[in-house]
Amino acid sequence: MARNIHSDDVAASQEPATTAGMEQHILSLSGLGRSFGSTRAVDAVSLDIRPGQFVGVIGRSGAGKSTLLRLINRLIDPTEGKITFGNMDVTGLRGRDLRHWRRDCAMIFQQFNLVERLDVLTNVLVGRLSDHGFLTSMAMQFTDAERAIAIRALDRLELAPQALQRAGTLSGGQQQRVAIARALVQNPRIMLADEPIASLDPGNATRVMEALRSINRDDGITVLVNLHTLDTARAYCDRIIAMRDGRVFFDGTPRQLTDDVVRDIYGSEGLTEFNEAVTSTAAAPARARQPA
Ligand SMILES: Nc1ncnc2c1ncn2[C@@H]1O[C@H](COP(=O)(O)OP(=O)(O)OP(=O)(O)O)[C@@H](O)[C@H]1O
Repeated sequence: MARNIHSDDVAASQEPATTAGMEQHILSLSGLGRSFGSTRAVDAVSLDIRPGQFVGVIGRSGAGKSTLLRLINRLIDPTEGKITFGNMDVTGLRGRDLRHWRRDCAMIFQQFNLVERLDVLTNVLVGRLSDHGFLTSMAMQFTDAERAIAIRALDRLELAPQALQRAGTLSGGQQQRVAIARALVQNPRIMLADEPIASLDPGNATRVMEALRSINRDDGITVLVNLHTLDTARAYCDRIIAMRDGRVFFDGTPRQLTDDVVRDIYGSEGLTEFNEAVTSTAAAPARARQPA
């Protein structure tokens, strides 16, 4: 039986964040689906994501989490259904409008996707390229103002001292924070993170999750993050969406995600297999790490 709660208290706890000068819109998915051959990776997903929410997407491997994020970013096209952002039909965007959507809807990946031979600062500046014409993009020419923005983003992620270091020489956690800085300089409205901590140790996982939380709370940017680990989702997310076989199986608050629901999402092994205590990517909020 599906536990599609989507309760009023999720919505009530999520008043729209106000970001100066930025219009806030609801991201709506309506009957969204994507098939790969006979596989229904995402199946009839309908969701409203209010501005400023911090949403965790959980579910077994193959449940459709990555496909859902890629559909939202339009890295892949839906087989059916619609995505809207306010009045804008995202599914219909093409060319320049689509590039702008991808800028507004930044994506970070498990494997960071940095250019390892380039320095950290240049990697961050790549996030500005969608604002450039073809020639300045090819030449990687950036203004002093853009460099200042990139340095500020790195400073915020405690990486300014590494600005001129080759990206490939950084640790995994540092590289993921560079990827977040790169996403930040795009001035996104929504940040999509596809298992951003899956290959990090607990300390780095925590720093990455704290960075996402700061971006969400301080900048009012909506965050949708795919997570393999339940405790991380419980610790950081206001709303948790669980997918099963491409469908939304649960949609509610961390408090509503009871052991019974977890068992239904993951199967009988769920409580142990996906318990943070036995995973390598435990991320604990800073307050939980303070000495008593
Ligand atoms: N490009 C593709 N071609 C064929 N099948 C695909 C493709 N992308 C995803 N799938 C299939 O769609 C289903 C959902 O995959 P998806 O990667 O979205 O799941 P997931 O929940 O993100 O899994 P994981 O947690 O392992 O990353 C899976 O059965 C997968 O094999």
